[in-house]
Amino acid sequence: MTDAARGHSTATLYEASSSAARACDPALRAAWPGARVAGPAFTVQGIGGDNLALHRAVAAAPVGSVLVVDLQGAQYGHWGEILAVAAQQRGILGLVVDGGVRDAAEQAELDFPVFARHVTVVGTGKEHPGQFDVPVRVADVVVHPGDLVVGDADGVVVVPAEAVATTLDQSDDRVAAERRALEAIRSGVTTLEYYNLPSGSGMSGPRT
Ligand SMILES: O=C([O-])CC(=O)C(=O)O
Ligand SMILES: [Mg+2]
Repeated sequence: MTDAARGHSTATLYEASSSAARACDPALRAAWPGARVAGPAFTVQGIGGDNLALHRAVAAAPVGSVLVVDLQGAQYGHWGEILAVAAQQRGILGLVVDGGVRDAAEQAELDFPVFARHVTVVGTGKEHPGQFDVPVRVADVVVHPGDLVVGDADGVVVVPAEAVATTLDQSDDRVAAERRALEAIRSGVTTLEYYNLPSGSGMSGPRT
């Protein structure tokens, strides 16, 4: 499947998007090193400490979507290996959850990308059905159904659906510009020279 963010990193998308992209609170991290996800959000509003909404969401979300779940940052293991296998079975690309998960090592082994506020073993109730396809607030960012959600080693970035095409083109341009900068830096140009930055108080410059 092609990468919905054209392979761009969260940092590139955020920097290139001229403020359309939103950065989640950095407390929301990859649950295992190397996790990356990019795809349209399937939003889930649940209640912290209960994961029935997640079991239902795995059965309901469209193929190629990313589950984006508000569980109010609750410190429970709302999601683990069983749900990850079930999600892969349904073609769901990954999970972004403002709450806790467990089975981090097993999900790394499965290559199922998970971004969460906590990793914790504590189990949950299974009573509250939750709501789907509604705007949710996840780690300080309001996510609407269909927004582009991207997670990688630097965190999670959300690009509103209407800004995705422009942001991806801007990101292509930024990567090209950074490639030119890296070429110059590798040939010995300093970053101060390349970006035309002031070299400071004169302490390191020639004395007159
Ligand atoms: O308790 C649950 O439903 C979550 C869980 O452990 C798993 O998905 O492995
Ligand atoms: Mg389990």
